[in-house]
Amino acid sequence: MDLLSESLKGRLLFAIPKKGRLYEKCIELLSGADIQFTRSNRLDIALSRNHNLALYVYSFGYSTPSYPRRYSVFLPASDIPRFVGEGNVALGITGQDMIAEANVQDLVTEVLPLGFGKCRLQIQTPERGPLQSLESLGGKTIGTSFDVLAGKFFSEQDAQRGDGKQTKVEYLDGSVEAACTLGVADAIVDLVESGETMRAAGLHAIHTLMTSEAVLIQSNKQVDNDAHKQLIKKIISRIKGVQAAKKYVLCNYNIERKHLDQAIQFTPGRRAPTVSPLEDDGWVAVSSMVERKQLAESMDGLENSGAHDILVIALDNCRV
Ligand SMILES: Nc1ncnc2c1ncn2[C@@H]1O[C@H](COP(=O)(O)OP(=O)(O)OP(=O)(O)O)[C@@H](O)[C@H]1O
Ligand SMILES: O=P(O)(O)OC[C@H]1O[C@H](OP(=O)(O)OP(=O)(O)O)[C@H](O)[C@@H]1O
Repeated sequence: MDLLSESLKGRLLFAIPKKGRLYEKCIELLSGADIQFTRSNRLDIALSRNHNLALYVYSFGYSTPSYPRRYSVFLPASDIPRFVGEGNVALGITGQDMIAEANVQDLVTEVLPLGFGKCRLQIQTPERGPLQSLESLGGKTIGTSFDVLAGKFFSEQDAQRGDGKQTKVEYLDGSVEAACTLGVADAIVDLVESGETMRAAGLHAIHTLMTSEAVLIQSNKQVDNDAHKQLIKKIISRIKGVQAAKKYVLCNYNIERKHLDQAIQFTPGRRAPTVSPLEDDGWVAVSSMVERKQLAESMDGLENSGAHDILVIALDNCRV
């Protein structure tokens, strides 16, 4: 048995992208969940120091023939959903776009949306010109890295139009946004977040195929190993904790008891606020979790209700 197989033996496998848009956030998430790991220079496999876990850190490129496929590490990022789907890897972090492109929606469960990597997969055409509608793309050439999704979409469009024109979907590995200018394609299907890349290439979106964000996925394949089952539960729960800590803050304030009912409308908490008496008669201290995105509204409401000493505390981690 080679060294790699030996060190992976019995470990649960968790796949994350090696680089690109999702990488930094994934590392942050793992650190928040206290999944410590050591990454070897030679291999994109990291063995966890504190869990019976190995991280597969995937990137673009193809497997080198010297490693058996099961352990190959340089794989397309889209292999994360496929490997999780097939059960070779128990958990993974990837984009919903990648799951749809790999067509493994039935083989994986999206355990948790992660709130980053938010983007839209859009059909883009030159801002000026005749191609301003889906109809007008019939029989044209579409450049994309999402040839499965685009292929499916345009063959449905072709069938719906029924004019006999076949739209051609051309796979492009990168620089998709340059395809129209270079004359390689009439339109493209690519990801858009701010729209800066699209606008810089003189393109605009005429249709959205899907919206996407990064998600934690779990294989639907049955796990027989009890220790692995426990570890999967633990990892999911820890990642949920890190996510919840980002979503909420703890809001503390003092208020006269007579104004309490009004104030807690703005800080109802997840279950209920904690209300404790103060030494000062007639006053109470309130502590409540508040969604970060509603914080400003809640604080305005508290101030107007007569709350004093409003303190907002960020959470490092939590289990809710
Ligand atoms: N502009 C963007 N904004 C937000 N999320 C994005 C954006 N582009 C891509 N993503 C998300 O991140 C995932 C990975 O995209 P990225 O472009 O980093 O992949 P990659 O092509 O594997 O990496 P690289 O470009 O470094 O080779 C996408 O599948 C998508 O879910
Ligand atoms: O709408 P925007 O905010 O401009 O983002 C869109 C760009 O982001 C993605 O590419 P990325 O920058 O990740 O690099 P890549 O093309 O090498 O994958 C996508 O392919 C677009 O090119």
